[in-house]
Amino acid sequence: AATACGGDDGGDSGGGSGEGGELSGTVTYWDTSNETEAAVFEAVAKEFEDQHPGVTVDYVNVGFDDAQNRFKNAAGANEAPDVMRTEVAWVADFASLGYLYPLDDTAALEDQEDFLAEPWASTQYEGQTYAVPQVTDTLALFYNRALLEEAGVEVPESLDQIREDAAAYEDAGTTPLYVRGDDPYWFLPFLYGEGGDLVDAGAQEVTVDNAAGVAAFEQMNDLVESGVAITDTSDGWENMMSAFADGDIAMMINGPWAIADAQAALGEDLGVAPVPAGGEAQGSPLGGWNYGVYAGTPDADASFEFVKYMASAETQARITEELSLLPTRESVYAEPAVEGNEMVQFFKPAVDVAHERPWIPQAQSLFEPLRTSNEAMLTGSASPEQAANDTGDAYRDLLEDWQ
Ligand SMILES: C[C@H]1O[C@H](O[C@H]2[C@H](O)[C@@H](O)[C@@H](O[C@H]3[C@H](O)[C@@H](O)[C@@H](O[C@H]4[C@H](O)[C@@H](O)[C@@H](O)O[C@@H]4CO)O[C@@H]3CO)O[C@@H]2CO)[C@H](O)[C@H](O)[C@@H]1N[C@H]1C[C@@H](CO)[C@H](O)[C@@H](O)[C@@H]1O
Repeated sequence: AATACGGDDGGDSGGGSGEGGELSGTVTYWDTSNETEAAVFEAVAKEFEDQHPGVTVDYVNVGFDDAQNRFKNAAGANEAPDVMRTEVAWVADFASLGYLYPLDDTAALEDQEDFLAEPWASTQYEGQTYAVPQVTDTLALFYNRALLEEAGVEVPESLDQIREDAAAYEDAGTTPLYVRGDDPYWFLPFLYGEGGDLVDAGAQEVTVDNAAGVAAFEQMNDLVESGVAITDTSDGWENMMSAFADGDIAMMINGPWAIADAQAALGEDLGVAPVPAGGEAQGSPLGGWNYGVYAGTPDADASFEFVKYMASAETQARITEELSLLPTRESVYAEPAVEGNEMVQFFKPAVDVAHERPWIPQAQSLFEPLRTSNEAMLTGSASPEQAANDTGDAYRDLLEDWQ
């Protein structure tokens, strides 16, 4: 939590700008980024102190998995961090609970028309702005050029193409694909590949267990049962990244947050391509992160200026240069260093056509039932159809006011 500044010298009781407009106070920032990203985000965050000597930035790295609940628990006890790295689906959730500061007309929002439409849409709730976009992302196919050449196969554009080439991969002693079974985000390309979706928010209808949804569960299950893909129902991130780095698998589905580690492991052998199409279509989900300010931050001015600095075009360009993460400001894509980044040049068009999502408070709660049904199917305790139906039933319970 932020501590008041001034106090003993009769200065202003809380943070904020003093007489000369200089900032004071402490900005505690909770960041969920992974180890490789954190080194850059921490350095950038701490440099804010160079510009504002009266401000202390307290950078805290918190794991992705329980960050959403940790923030809500802390906010409920009025001990939340001043600034929170907020996943795109958490904004409506946190805002609906009153935990985020409405940022319209504050210093946190600068050149807001420069933000990409979809990331900006994730910061809106009931007509107000509750976060500022940081990075945007989608999933893509990461492949090992050397292993595909050894097998004598092309980069697959469809799941069927991987199946058709299965013998070639096997002859080369390579497992084609890693499929994450422990993170429901990775199910979405299969769902979109069958022309399905979790829900139809416009029609307020649950669709995850319709024919397309069942086909998606069957696609995922068949890839694993046929040996074309390997999976895990826990520790998927570590297992996938090490299998890809060690050349145990030729391909994985992943996002920009994996580029730095994948490039370090494969160098020039790393290639990226759209996620393979399913039986009906091709598609990948939209993800990403924003900066949220805790509604009860005592150092509001310092928090607003910190968010403005972190979300600025200059900071976004630096983060992209160091990590190949995707900016959320249109202007940053015109920076020469960003234009020359081949990963960004691949991912930007992929993000532009990524599947839009319903930015509703319940959106974030649709993933946990999917995680449990994916796990039940992949461990053999549920058929694909049963897994689809169980997910649909869980959604109808969550979205009872939709009936
Ligand atoms: C189950 C969870 O479902 C949803 O999450 C969706 C999410 O909405 C989707 O957008 C997508 O997120 C992408 C993300 O966009 C993409 O950027 C990337 O993030 C990278 C970073 O880039 C990288 O820097 C680094 O940080 O690492 C990050 C992680 O890789 O990949 C993310 C996907 O991993 O997919 C998520 C689903 O996974 C809920 O929101 C909850 O999180 C929920 N978990 C809670 C559920 C509670 C019970 O209700 C349980 O009690 C609690 O303990 C659990 O916490």
